[in-house]
Amino acid sequence: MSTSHVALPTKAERHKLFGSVPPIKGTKPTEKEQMVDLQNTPKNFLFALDSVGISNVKHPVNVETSEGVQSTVATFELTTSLVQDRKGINMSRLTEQLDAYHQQGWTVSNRSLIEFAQELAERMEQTEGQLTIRYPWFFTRKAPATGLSGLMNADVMHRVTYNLETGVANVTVGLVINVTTLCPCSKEISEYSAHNQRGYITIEAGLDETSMDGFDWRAALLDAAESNASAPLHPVLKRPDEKRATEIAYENPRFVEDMVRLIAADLYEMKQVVNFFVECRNEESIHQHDAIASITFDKRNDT
Ligand SMILES: Nc1nc2c(ncn2[C@@H]2O[C@H](COP(=O)(O)OP(=O)(O)OP(=O)(O)O)[C@@H](O)[C@H]2O)c(=O)[nH]1
Repeated sequence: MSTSHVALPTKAERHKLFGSVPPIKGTKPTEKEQMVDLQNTPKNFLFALDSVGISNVKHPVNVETSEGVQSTVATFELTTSLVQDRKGINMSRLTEQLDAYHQQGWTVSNRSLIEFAQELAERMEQTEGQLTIRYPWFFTRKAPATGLSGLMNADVMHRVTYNLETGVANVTVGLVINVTTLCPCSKEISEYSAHNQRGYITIEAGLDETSMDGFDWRAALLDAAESNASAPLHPVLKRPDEKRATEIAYENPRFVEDMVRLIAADLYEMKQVVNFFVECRNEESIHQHDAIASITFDKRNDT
């Protein structure tokens, strides 16, 4: 069989064939110095804004964890407040800063995120720098009977703000983890068995400033979710493990309400946590819909 082909038009000719046209000779400036800086135009723009910036920014990061530094891919939201008399922020500086940190071999921690938020505010000449970062965190999990291990992951979140005027930093951390929940009602009323489902637990916890270092919050939040569930999930289960995991779930039936209240109790007892949000969403195995429950609690209002 012949491998020769009919000669095609050149690439430039092909592009022309499919509608590409050359650039026009424009009248507007092409040098940065001559371009209007619309964002920096001072005028009364009616309102100051809480937040403006960019979201859904995917970026590789190194994260400081108790199992060492982990490489993962994070999704960033980078924003600042905006004063009333400025039209907009210079958004290119957000990704510029992210790249600068990356080039310097930055490792993500609550401390370094506070520095990042402070620099965001400074670069934008605004009062508050804000960032949210989410990424999958991997941790080792052992099977309940054989002890065989594998990697699990939870979606971790840091939300950090830094106010240049007050010098106050706020750090909220969170995670989303899957668990098994077994229905207490089903266990109670059925001659045998009980339906169970995969529960999605979301925890967000505001941290006390003195708890930025030395508190293994990922492990603490993970434990709050899993130790209060009917059973945790496992990457590797042999038969003795499967038997044990099934029985553990039957021994610990939970409604979504139970899950949320029990996790809230654990967070209430963590001295490093100032306020929290907990949600449980069960993908019901006997319905098409999900069951949900949530709580928001601020210990500073708890008198
Ligand atoms: N403020 C604002 N910028 C936008 C919006 N949509 C796109 N842009 C961005 O406008 C940017 C232009 O960046 P700027 O940071 O203002 O550019 P610049 O003024 O040359 O940058 P500096 O030299 O840092 O002052 C591009 O990064 C676009 O992404 C928007 O809705 N608001």
